[in-house]
Amino acid sequence: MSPLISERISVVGLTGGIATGKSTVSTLFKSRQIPVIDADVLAREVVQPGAKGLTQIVAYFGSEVLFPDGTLDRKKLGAIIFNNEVKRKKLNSIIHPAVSRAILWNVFLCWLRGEKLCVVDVPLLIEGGLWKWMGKVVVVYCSADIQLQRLMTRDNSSREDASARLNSQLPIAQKVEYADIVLDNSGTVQDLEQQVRLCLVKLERIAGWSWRLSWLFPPFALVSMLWTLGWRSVKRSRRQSRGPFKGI
Ligand SMILES: CC(C)(COP(=O)(O)OP(=O)(O)OC[C@H]1O[C@@H](n2cnc3c(N)ncnc32)[C@H](O)[C@@H]1O)[C@@H](O)C(=O)NCCC(=O)NCCS
Ligand SMILES: Nc1ncnc2c1ncn2[C@@H]1O[C@H](COP(=O)(O)OP(=O)(O)OP(=O)(O)O)[C@@H](O)[C@H]1O
Repeated sequence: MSPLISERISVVGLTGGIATGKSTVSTLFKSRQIPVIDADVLAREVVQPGAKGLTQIVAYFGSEVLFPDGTLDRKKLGAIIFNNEVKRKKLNSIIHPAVSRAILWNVFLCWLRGEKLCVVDVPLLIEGGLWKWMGKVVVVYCSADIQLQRLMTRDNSSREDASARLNSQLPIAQKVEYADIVLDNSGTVQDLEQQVRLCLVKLERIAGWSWRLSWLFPPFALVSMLWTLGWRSVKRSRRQSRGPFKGI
């Protein structure tokens, strides 16, 4: 993502572990008229019939991952990649570049519309390195036990299947290390809503002044971008020297 764009519009990366509540938070943001770009939706678009992504998937995984009508059998492909790291990496290498391009395009459209703030909901924001290009990173957290329980309930899946999905991502406790803001979704949806409200006040305050300055004085965008990237690399090296995360 272009840092210049991300400094002229405040781009907020929203992430978390699988089933920690990103979509629930996205819905709350949208209900407050904040534009949300959803990487899961974009990842579905790049594997529609006729898309290059689907052709590449069939070339590697074979036509057995297709339904007879030529659409992707997501359940079948999921069963393969969540139990095989090499194949998961291959699928990621097919889909992620196309998704990153689509995210950039959608951020650009938000910028053209003059939005002050846009939220990019990416489950693998930390794993894929996109977090470095975000103005702020918001991580939706809940304990690994609650996460597993909610995942099994939502997808009606076995403990084994749910654990396989969960284990194919960085543990949520480690993702929290990258957060500027943590939303703790261990309680009720009402508790979460209250946190989202406060989070938005904070984000809009930050976006307010940097947005005006960037438009009035373009070099500010460049200085601000360099500052963000520099500060992130300092934060990252501090995290690495601190060792594993112990709790929020
Ligand atoms: C394997 C696929 C077909 C399974 O589809 P399915 O409909 O069952 O799941 P869905 O796409 O709704 O994803 C649900 C959640 O699984 C997790 N997840 C999906 N892909 C991955 C992955 N490659 N690695 C780790 N976790 C993943 C995310 O938390 C996501 O929110 C699909 O997830 C996929 O195409 N994944 C690769 C693309 C990807 O990485 N998407 C995540 C955002 S870019
Ligand atoms: N505070 C809460 N209390 C109880 N259930 C919740 C809470 N927050 C979310 N859920 C439920 O947990 C499940 C996972 O939430 P959600 O779909 O928002 O997670 P997600 O992080 O977007 O998942 P994914 O990574 O698969 O996209 C859903 O069934 C949702 O309704």
